[in-house]
Amino acid sequence: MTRYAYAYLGPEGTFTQQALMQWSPSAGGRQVPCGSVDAALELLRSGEVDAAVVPIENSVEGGVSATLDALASGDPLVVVGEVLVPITFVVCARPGTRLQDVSAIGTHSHAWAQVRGWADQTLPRAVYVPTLSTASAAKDLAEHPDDLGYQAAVCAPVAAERFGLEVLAHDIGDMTSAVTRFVIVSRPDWQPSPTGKDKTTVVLYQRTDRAGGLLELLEQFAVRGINMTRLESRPTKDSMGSYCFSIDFEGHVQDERVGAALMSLHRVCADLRFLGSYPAASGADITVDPITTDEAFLEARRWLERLRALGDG
Ligand SMILES: O=C(O)C(=O)Cc1ccccc1
Repeated sequence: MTRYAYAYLGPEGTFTQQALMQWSPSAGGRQVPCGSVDAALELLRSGEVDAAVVPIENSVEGGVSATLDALASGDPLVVVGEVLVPITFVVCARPGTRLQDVSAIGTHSHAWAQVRGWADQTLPRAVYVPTLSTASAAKDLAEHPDDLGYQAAVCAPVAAERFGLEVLAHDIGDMTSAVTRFVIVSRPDWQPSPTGKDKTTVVLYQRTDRAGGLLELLEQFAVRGINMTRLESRPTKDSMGSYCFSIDFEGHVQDERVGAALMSLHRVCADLRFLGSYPAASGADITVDPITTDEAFLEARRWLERLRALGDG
């Protein structure tokens, strides 16, 4: 059996590793921990791994810019799957540390955004120290505490256990139902087949010479009954005020209505980057308006072909 190699935002004990284990349980793949999202995607682009797992969006803090930007530029990559992971945070420290001794806390910026309320209430004077991931905050605390500017880490319970740290408080997230969405990314040499419950991700660059440009982009989805599930603007980094739109919507590139929308967007946009069609993690049914089903599109095409054939006769 081929053993896939997966790069992920490490080290061991990150939420991203939990997502990878949810995607590929048991020993189905070799896991390659990376220090950053960029490093994981670089290993994928260079062919050293077959896929990468990275966080893309969470229910409290929104999109993960590092991932959105890394996918929008560089050699093309595609999303082939997604996983939703419920997030529970602990605050932990080296054995013997008391909560009242903590004057600085290390963690990933998305984790900090989700425990800020708890920190303001419990340790209002504690300073935040950003780290590359939640588990790297825990690992560094366990391995070389004197070089760090913090005495406690916010991470997953498994990371505290993995690095022998003592949990000072459990379940410190401000929102109990927090969920993070992770994507499985591949080189664009294959594509998952349509399941009828799929999502597609694109990055759109609007033409700057047209008034109502954003409306024109959104219309392409609306008139074909395509439901958008995420829309974010990101700076293109070219110049001040220049933005692109990172969009997820329901449907697969093989669906007629999605194909028609993508063809129109290709005409209307200055540029369009296709980032993959993949099964939606929710597995929820997608409602398709009877006038935008595959059959409705194919019937319309047959009708047009009959009209054109009259002209040939
Ligand atoms: O740092 C981690 O553990 C990650 O996987 C990134 C992250 C951080 C906070 C919430 C969800 C994912």
